[in-house]
Amino acid sequence: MNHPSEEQTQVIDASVEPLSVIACAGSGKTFTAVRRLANIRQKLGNHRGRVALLSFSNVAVDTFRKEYQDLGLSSNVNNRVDIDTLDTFITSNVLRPHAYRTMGAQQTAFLVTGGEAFLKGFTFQTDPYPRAINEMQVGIDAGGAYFCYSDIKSEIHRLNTAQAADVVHRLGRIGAYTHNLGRYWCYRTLADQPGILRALVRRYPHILIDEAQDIGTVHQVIIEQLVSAGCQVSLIGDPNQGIYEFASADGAFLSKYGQRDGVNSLELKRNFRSVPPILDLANHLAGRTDAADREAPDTVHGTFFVAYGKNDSEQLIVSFQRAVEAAGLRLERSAVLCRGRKQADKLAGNKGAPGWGIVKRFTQAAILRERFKDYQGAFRLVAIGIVNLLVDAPNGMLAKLTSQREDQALRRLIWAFTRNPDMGLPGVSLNGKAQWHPLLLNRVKTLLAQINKDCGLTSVDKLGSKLTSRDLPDGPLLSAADLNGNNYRPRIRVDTVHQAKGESLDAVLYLTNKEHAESLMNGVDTEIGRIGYVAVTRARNLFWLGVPASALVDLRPGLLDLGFQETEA
Ligand SMILES: Nc1ncnc2c1ncn2[C@@H]1O[C@H](COP(=O)(O)OP(=O)(O)OP(=O)(O)O)[C@@H](O)[C@H]1O
Repeated sequence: MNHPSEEQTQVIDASVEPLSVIACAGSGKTFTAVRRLANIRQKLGNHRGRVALLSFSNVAVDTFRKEYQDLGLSSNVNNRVDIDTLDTFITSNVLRPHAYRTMGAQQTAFLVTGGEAFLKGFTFQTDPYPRAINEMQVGIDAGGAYFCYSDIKSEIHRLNTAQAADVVHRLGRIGAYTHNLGRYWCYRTLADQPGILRALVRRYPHILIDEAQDIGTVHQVIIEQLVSAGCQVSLIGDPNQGIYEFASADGAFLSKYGQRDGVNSLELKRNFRSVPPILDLANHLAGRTDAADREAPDTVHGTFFVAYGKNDSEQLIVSFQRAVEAAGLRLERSAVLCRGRKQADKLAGNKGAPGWGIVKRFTQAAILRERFKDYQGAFRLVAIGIVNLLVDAPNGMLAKLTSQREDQALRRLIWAFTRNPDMGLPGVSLNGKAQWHPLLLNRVKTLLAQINKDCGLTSVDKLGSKLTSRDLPDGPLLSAADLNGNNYRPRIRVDTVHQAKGESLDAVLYLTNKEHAESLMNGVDTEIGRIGYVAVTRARNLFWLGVPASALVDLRPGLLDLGFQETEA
């Protein structure tokens, strides 16, 4: 059992007041935040109010809950805490019970995820084609709320506010909101119904927010509403890890919070994760002087750069895997990280699935199930396919199905179909057009009949035209070589930096192009620089930076200056 360090103790034991905690990477934010949560709740004694610890990802929430449980606090007082994502918190406290009045709806507000058929009437116009409502994002600036979307290059385009608001409010009148619009409706509800805001603050007199560098502009306004109504808000996070600029989160809110009157400003500056050479690099990039808790091990460790040619990334990954094992590190606790999802998918061997329309969802699901054993992902895709084949799917059904709430009977039927290649979703080694497609058609019909019997839901007419064989291959859906795939599928996880945020990894290979490498070397002032910083600070023992061979001559001197050693693939 770890003991809190002196600086962690200062945070945990601070009096009940708003805190700003700027914490370096690997400084034990989880450890500290759950103990702070328990401590505040203890100090509130018999006060009826609850204390919330909120973060941004479900993974973070699960980790917090487990760590809180492990504290073994069993008194009633300690049960008056909530650990959730910020979005779940606003959904259960504001959106579901109260937002419908502000939205002008007749029924409880419900989340839509984008696959629902009725959303076809709620697109928004962009150049050159209309986009689905779940692509619409919301921000708030001095001029109030604005609506925007990001294109394939992650560039943000603002929409005409009146036109966008018209679609949002039309959708609102039937009670529906997307993830992004939920935050907008929460802010509007708290502004329109001050009694709800006051009640919320009575219920939650103190709220702690972790990963506070990820607070975007709409969340920020909601937090300001809570603060102005008397809620004590504490923020904990690392501004150098603000990598959601596209969602208007750049860490500035956290950086400035400690300067407010009445906010106690503290820091965590001891890194428990990384060996000294990796921390030296991180310190250099961020202009910090954090202290390493770990000592250098006897095995190979530290920061290395390696050049790779355009077509050599697979070879580089193989070399990295070898280096990880040679250093006595765990391959399953290490990763190759890239900037973009497309590149990560390509290197991980995830090719596009064949098929068209709803059928493509089913082929994708079959591939996820058989090639990657990703049953959860396969279930979600099958659920989208099935919901789109129902005429009277109730609003919000897809979100309920995928978030594991309610609709138990339907969930069970879809799970059984997803899991079973013999009776349900056919297997990917079958011939796409000749075998897989007729089987799919028959079995989906059987499933829909069962859904009608058990759940009273009716399916669409002309199933054949919804489930066409267009774009399916004449050969196997996926070839045997693809399925067995060790020859092309790396043994190590390949993922994006965004996905690995918050994790500790034994070894990291960060694959860059020239711009990404240069941004990393230039520090944390740009978002690409901060993405590099997050990649570096995930690594416990070994960090490899993959740089394009064509840029090696330009990059080498700077990398050597930063303490990197050169190695070869
Ligand atoms: N007081 C302590 N003594 C020893 N180890 C600790 C202590 N506090 C935390 N740790 C360990 O430090 C490691 C890093 O902690 P954690 O993952 O919470 O970091 P973090 O602050 O969230 O980092 P990041 O922001 O980079 O994701 C964990 O392995 C944790 O067990």
